[in-house]
Amino acid sequence: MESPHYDYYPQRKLALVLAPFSGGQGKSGVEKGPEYMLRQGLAHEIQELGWDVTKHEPLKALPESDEVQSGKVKNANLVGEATERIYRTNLEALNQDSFPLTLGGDHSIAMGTVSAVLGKHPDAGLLWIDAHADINTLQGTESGNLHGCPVSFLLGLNKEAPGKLSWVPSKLHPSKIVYIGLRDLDPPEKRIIKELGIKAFSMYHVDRYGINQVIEMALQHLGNGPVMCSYDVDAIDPQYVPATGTPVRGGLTLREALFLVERLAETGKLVALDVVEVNPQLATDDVHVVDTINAGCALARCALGETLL
Ligand SMILES: NC(=[NH2+])NCCC[C@H](N)C(=O)O
Ligand SMILES: [Mn+2]
Ligand SMILES: [Mn+2]
Repeated sequence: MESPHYDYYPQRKLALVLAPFSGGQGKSGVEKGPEYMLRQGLAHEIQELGWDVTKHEPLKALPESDEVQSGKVKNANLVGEATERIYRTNLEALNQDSFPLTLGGDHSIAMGTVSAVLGKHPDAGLLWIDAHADINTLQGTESGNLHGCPVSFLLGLNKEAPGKLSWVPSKLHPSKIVYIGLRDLDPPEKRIIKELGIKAFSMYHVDRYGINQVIEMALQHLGNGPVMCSYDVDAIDPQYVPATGTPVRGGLTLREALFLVERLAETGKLVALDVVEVNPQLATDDVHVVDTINAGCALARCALGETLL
């Protein structure tokens, strides 16, 4: 195993972007994710790994927004405002050669984080690790929750974005995203993935080929350029990560989950990471909180070189 090197961050600067946001779905508590992960000592742990850490809070004083209910989607203006702020903070970090580590918050925030990476690195590949594809369109969404839609916005699948969501640039090409961990897709999502020929490794593929082969195939598909990882903790089996809004049984083991980011770290090509959908309020006991927060923090540490020798 190669010792940790980050091709895009020779100075090892890291922007810790706190995104305590819950407007992309209906369950409160997911906005507490960043706070819990910080209380666990994550910032310090990352410093111990040799990173120079600066904290950013783009969602401070987010105004109560006036929602225009357009079609089925909820909180379009709020999600638009929050994601644009996250976008600006992340792009600024990237322009200062800092690795953006964004702690969610629900997965709608990836409209901001991914757009920033593609603004800086137009050739970047995106690894989306999730039980869900989050590729619902405004037409297709059943729930109206925007955390189920960020990929459709990034790909430009919605002709008219409602309200403040219109800022999202469609810079992602379907050949530049790979999914790992899928097991709960809505029927229209399956159709889109097939039609656009998007590379998707479901839990079936993880069982069939093993996690090692799956990540190799994913990396090969994305090519040799920079890679961003948007990690929804519900990709991991609820046995390890119970405190999340939309848990689905039959997920990654904790080791498989960590292995994915360890391998990404080893490539030296990782440019940004999101850790989203940690909802400490949904735990039924303290052990559930601890397990979930520990898993979220471990993902970040492993992606940042902890387990490389
Ligand atoms: N980021 C997530 N946890 N997304 C879950 C999405 C669930 C469902 N497909 C929906 O659109 O509502
Ligand atoms: Mn999910
Ligand atoms: Mn997700």
